[in-house]
Order: sequence, then C-alpha cells, then structure tokens
Amino acid sequence: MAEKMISIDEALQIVRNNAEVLGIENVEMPEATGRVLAEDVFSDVNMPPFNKSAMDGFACRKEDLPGPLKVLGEIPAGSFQTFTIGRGECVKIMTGAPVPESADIVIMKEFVEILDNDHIRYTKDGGASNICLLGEDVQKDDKVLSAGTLIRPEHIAVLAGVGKTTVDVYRRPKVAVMTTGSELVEPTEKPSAGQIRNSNGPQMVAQLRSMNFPVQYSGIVEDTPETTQLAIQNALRENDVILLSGGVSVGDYDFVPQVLKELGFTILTTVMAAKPGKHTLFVRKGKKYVLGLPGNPVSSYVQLEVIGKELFYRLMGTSFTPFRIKARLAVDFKRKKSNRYEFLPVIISPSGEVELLPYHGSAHIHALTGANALMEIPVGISEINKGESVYVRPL
Ligand SMILES: Nc1nc2c(c(=O)[nH]1)N[C@H]1C(S)=C(S)[C@@H](COP(=O)(O)OP(=O)(O)OC[C@H]3O[C@@H](n4cnc5c(N)ncnc54)[C@H](O)[C@@H]3O)O[C@H]1N2
Ligand code: MOO
Repeated sequence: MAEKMISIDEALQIVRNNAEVLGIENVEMPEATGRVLAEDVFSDVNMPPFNKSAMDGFACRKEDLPGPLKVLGEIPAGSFQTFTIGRGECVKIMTGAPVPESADIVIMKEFVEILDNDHIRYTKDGGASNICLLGEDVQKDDKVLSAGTLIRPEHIAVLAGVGKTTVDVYRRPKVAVMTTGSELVEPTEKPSAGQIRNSNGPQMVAQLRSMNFPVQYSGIVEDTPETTQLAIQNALRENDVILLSGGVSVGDYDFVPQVLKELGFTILTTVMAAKPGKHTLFVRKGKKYVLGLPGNPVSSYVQLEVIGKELFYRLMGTSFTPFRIKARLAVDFKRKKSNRYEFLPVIISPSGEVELLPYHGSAHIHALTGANALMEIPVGISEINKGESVYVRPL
C-alpha cells in the first residue's frame, strides 16, 4: 500500500525536531568561517576607541569657518596628540587619527585653499562633521555576536576587532557519503551495458565541501541487503550522518529502508510531496542520522539543498533560511499534476525575468548546469501566467 505523502514543511519540521547539536569545540578565530558560534561574544573596547577623523583634512571649530585658520601642527593616524584648538586655529589631520576635543569638525583637504605656509581657508559652505564619535559603532561590553551565528568573513572581522582569537563553535557533523545501486560504476570507469557512472557521489561530496564539512566518501554499495547493511554499519562507526542516494523507493532492490529498520533506526520520513525528491528518507537512532536521497541526480541535488541543509545546519546549532526572491515569469507555465511542491531549473534573465529551460525530469543533470535558479511551484498550482510572480532560489 502506498504510504502517505507528507509536505516539505512537515518534513522540515521533523528534521528540526530531531536534529540535536553534536557538541562544542574551541577553534582559532581565522579558521572559524563556516562554523556556528556556541557562545555570545562581547566587545572589550569602544569602537571607535576615540573620536576619529573620517577624512584627510583640518580639524577646527565650525564657528570659525571659513577662516582664515592658522595651522598649529599635524596629527597622523596612530599618534595621540593633545592640541588645544582656539579661535581661528586648526590642526592638519589624517583619516583615522584622534580628533582633539576642542575641534568639532574636520574639513576635507579638497575644500581648502592654502593661503601661506601656516594659514588655510575653507572654500565650501557647511558640510558634515567628518568625525566618527567614540563608541558610536560599539560600546565596551556590548554583545557583538550571538551564539547561533553562522560565521562569515565579515564576522571574522568583528571577532578580530574585539580581540577574540579563539572561539567556541558547535562541532560540525562528520558525514559519510554513500551511493547505492548495482548499475553504478565510478567516474574513472567506462560503463558497460546497463551501467551508468556514479554522478551523485561526487556531487554530494562537492555540495558538502562547499559547506566546509569534513566528508568521508564510502563508495558504491551493491543492491543487496547484506552489502547495504555492512556498508551502513561501517560508515556509522566514525560518522554522525550517512548521506546516501538511491535504493530508497519501492523497487524490489530498494533495500535501504528495510536495512535501516533492522539496524534499529526509527523511520521519520519516507514519501514527501516534492518533485523532484518524492522519496526522501530521514531516519534516526540516538545521535546517528541517515538521510537517503532519491537516486536521480537532480533529485539528490535539490533535496540535499532543501532537507539536507536543514539537517546539517541544525546539527551545527543554527537554522538554515534558504535565500529566495520573487521574480516575474517570462512565459506561461502549465503542469499536469499539482499534488507535489515542484523545483524547476530556470534562468533569471539579466532583466530579472524567469525563463524556463528544456528539462526532461530528475535524471537531466545538464538542465541544472544551464540554470541559475530553481523556481518553486506550490502544491495546488498547475498554471502560472506570464508576468505573474514566482519564488526562485538563486543557485
Ligand atoms: N513504482 C514506483 N516507482 C518509482 C516511484 C514510485 O513512486 N513508484 N518513484 C520514482 C521516483 S520519483 C524516483 S526519484 C525514483 C527514486 O528511486 P530510488 O531513490 O530508490 O533510486 P534508484 O531506483 O536507485 O535510482 C533512480 C534512478 O537514479 C539513478 N541513479 C541512482 N544512483 C545514482 C548515482 N549515484 N548517480 C547517478 N544516477 C544514479 C538510477 O540509475 C535510476 O535511474 O524512483 C522512481 N520509481
Ligand atoms: O522524486 Mo523523483 O525525485 O520526483 O524524480
């Protein structure tokens, strides 16, 4: 009997409810990109640490403009000099240098006329103060980053700025990638009759590497219950998650669900109202997880992006929000059945319109290489007219 299809949202919720963080480790700050902070980070300094000049020019009192102003001396960046600027006086100052307390404006050197060796005049009316005030960006003891933040290079700059040279981050999941199918040969081989090359294995490894995860490639597993069981048991010894493709649907040789049940795993998802990716298997036993993706390469790619990323980022202590935008369809779209949430390879044109591509279904990897986005078609929608807006996920 056919199993009940759950929605993608239900599947995502099941993943969220089950994925538990794997632990915390301390890493050197420069190596922390792609990791998730396991602690709040506070600033040990004010930023800027003093009233700082934003321009190369002259510091003076606004009320004395346009001058003439007598130049008392010079303050380069990196030096801290105490000038008292009085009526009709100024100090030459560089970007990044501390502005003397007695000045309330820095006039840009481009708007200054040199009158003689030590006198200048402002040639403009008004203008910004060009002073970044002490603590205007961050105050000492302010929280600058929160636990749960996925660290990007711009976060590294903040960590560096507050002198946080090592940080607590959540442990990344160790993932074994495995492909099942007696028809598969590795890319180094020429397929014989009835065989195809394993494209999912390298694709899944590449997707995980782009997330900066350590990956163990466990190879091709023949379609027998014994080899499937042995391969899963071996991979589980050193890994938190097995990411596998193929053998997860209803064929006579699709042994993965049965083997996982025999190994004591709880089956949490089997069929999902998704196209591609109807057969997306998610199972758990304690802190070990298996995500079984459909064998077709487009299905495996898409569901690693949709369900896989939710699982991996949750295990790492953060949530994953897919980046989606709304764009107008350049042509009419129709589909026969609307019972699954569909992801379709498309091109967002330079003018921002969504163009469809020739696409023959979930085995058609070449369609993905020509696409720059996935268009989303919700359940219940079978027609979308030209000019209507659709959600697209840029690739
Ligand atoms: N009676 C039914 N048959 C099928 C259904 C169904 O609901 N009822 N669903 C179809 C859909 S949709 C999909 S998707 C597939 C999923 O099947 P499996 O995940 O069990 O995958 P396989 O049967 O092992 O393979 C499917 C397809 O993909 C090719 N493949 C497998 N692994 C790789 C790989 N590593 N690299 C490249 N290509 C791979 C495989 O040769 C098959 O052509 O089931 C449908 N059938
Ligand atoms: O789920 Mo299958 O992945 O629709 O082709």
